[in-house]
Amino acid sequence: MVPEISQLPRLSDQLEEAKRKAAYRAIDENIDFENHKIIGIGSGSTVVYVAERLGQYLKDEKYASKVSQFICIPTGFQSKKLILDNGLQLSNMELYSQLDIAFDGADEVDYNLQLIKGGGGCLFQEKLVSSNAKKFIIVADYRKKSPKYLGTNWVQGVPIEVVPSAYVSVCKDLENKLGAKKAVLRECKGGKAGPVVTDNNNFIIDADFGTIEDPKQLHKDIKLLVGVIETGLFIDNAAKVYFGNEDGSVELVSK
Ligand SMILES: O=C[C@H](O)[C@H](O)[C@H](O)COP(=O)(O)O
Repeated sequence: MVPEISQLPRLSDQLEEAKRKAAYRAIDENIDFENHKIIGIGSGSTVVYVAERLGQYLKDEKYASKVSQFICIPTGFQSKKLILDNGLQLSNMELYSQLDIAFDGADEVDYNLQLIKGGGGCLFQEKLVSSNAKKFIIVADYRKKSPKYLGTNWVQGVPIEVVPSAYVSVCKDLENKLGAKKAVLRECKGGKAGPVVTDNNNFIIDADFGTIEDPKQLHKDIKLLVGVIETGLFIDNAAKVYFGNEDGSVELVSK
């Protein structure tokens, strides 16, 4: 039997509890076992619980025949592993480019459900998957909810995936042409010396624009710079956000 969320023993870590509650509820309320077939699974620490919940449905004889037919599309290496570790069927965007639904985390969500993503180094594949999903659902903890504008809670800057040889020129363009306060190449913190390399063998720049009142325009401007693959501004594609709160409740915000 799939455990009821209300019956689960609380996790000792409040943040993990918030992430788990948000992710489990998002799956319970949005998966259509009759009609969904192609499911996008994003990256990060909250999505771990999305895959875990799907794995619980897979083990339940009432849902097993349906869930074993689900085809899961990952957004990177971590997400591939989550799919496999939970016994789900793995495929890719080349074989299935139209998804019924996709679930992912976020670094910040504004009042209008625009997002910053890419804090964990995944963004191009996440955007590819989410842009091709009929429905895109975000799972996040309470720290991710912006009071209004992006750049308020997430102050590391907008993650931008770039072709490695272009990182110097893109950093300059971000500062000189687009007015970023600072644009820096993301470096590995331990484990390896040098820059973070994405699953697509690109680099990540973090560009600090302060608070962002018009993320749509900023996204467009950044995309036009030569060498930019994709920005971590996810515009107009999240349909719903599930925020796990500190008190154990879950807040749903939808468009
Ligand atoms: O690059 C990472 C992704 O965009 C993640 O979805 C995002 O950073 C949120 O991750 P987490 O759920 O760990 O906060």
